[in-house]
Amino acid sequence: MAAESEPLAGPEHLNNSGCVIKLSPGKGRGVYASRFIPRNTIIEISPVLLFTKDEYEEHGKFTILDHYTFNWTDGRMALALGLGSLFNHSESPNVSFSLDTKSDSIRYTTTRNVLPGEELCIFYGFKLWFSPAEKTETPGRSVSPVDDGWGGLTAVEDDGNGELTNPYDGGDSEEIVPEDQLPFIRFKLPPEEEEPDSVRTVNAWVVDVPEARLITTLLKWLKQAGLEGPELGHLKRIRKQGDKISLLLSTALEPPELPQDLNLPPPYTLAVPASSALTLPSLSLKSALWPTMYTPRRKDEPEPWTRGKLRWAWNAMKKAVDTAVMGQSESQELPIAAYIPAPFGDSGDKTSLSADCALTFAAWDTRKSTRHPLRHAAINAVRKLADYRAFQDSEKPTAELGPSDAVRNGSNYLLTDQSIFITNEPCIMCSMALLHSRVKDVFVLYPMPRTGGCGGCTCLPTLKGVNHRFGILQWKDPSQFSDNGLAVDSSVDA
Ligand SMILES: C[S@@+](CC[C@H](N)C(=O)[O-])C[C@H]1O[C@@H](n2cnc3c(N)ncnc32)[C@H](O)[C@@H]1O
Repeated sequence: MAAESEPLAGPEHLNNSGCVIKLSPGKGRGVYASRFIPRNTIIEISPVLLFTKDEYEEHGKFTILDHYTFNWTDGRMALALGLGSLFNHSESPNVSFSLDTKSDSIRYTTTRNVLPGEELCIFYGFKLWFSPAEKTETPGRSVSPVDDGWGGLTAVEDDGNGELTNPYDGGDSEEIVPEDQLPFIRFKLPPEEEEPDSVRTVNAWVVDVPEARLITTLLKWLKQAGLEGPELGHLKRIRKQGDKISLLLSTALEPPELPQDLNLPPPYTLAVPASSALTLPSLSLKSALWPTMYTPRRKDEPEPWTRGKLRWAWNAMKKAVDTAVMGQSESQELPIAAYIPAPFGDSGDKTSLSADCALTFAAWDTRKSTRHPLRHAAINAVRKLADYRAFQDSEKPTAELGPSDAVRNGSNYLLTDQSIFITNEPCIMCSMALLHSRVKDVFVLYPMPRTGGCGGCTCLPTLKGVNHRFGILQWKDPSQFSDNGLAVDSSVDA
């Protein structure tokens, strides 16, 4: 730490977040905190220089730049200017980063409180091209007094798999894999009952629109405000009742900020159907609450799995296993972890640092180290995602908000359309947390017959009264991920 790092000769480089460059034992130069830096501080925004793939293949990779460049989102290679190229790698990073393709820059943010003299490190990924210096350069999370206690890496990228080979590597990514050859069993939830008193509803914000001519402007605004997410895709946006026109806004806890120049009345909440209608009787029941989409077959048809998607799922489960192993070896925690990958198709094909770091969250169980009964892996992961997005929300100037900024109106803290991979079936508490998070599906490696809330001792998404359902996929052969000593006693609340 501070005592081991040496200042560089010459004038000190000090940015306005208090970062300085010093020599880091065994790593060359590194970025250090010269003063206390609170968690969630943007410590650096580095512009990048972009190289075409050809420039890089023909020239760049034969130079020192090879140590500093990484994949940009569009296939080009990027070199971070400013301090960006000097952050060293750590398995327990205290800094996460996100790529901003609009301004061609990278934003570095602390993931926990950082003490004066600590090195600021990011996580490069699992495939390193150098042999990492000892792990103690950043204080181990088990001994750090400033550990945030949520367990694991705030942002990990979607690349390597350690020594294990993904069985779905290579081949035709589009090839459909037959159901009986999938590595997991998909549990079929019983069909939803659609009686008048069992229509599941969610509370949504609605505004009455005084003049029909405002609708076009409002629909455009919905798009810009990021309120067009999939969450309300099963409902129509506009309801006409006689002369009264109402617009569905969002299911966030807080009402969205409506455009002020339109003189709209204040929004109010209304219970609207939580899913589309599968039958005609259900369509009329649901549409009485709010105009609902009719999807007679689609919902029951299992989604086909391609080889490419299986590759994604296998990598994600491997990441959950790696995280659990790390939690156990670094912090002597129960070997249980959860991983939320970027949704399939968003991750692209990458080899190194990537924009998706901002979209993937891994956490291990921390109830032992924190002596906190609620810090289970699944809840830790859900919380990391929500914290991260809430932070993004508060940091972004209004002028920079775009269609992807659903967070602004508070809906993006959910896991809608995202999957979570968990080494052990989540307990009832965690299953409920996942339900509240609106996760799309839950992949489980080890079932927990006595405590599990996803089919083990009960199955939360099938209970009457819950307002969301998620898919449950149980891995057939946990030993695929090697003999890692993960399985815990099935009485533990995973
Ligand atoms: C992006 S540069 C980081 C800044 C670099 N230390 C310097 O002095 O320019 C990446 C290089 O730093 C070194 N490095 C980064 N993290 C390291 C670690 N944990 N252990 C050893 N070397 C590391 C490796 O040589 C790697 O190729």
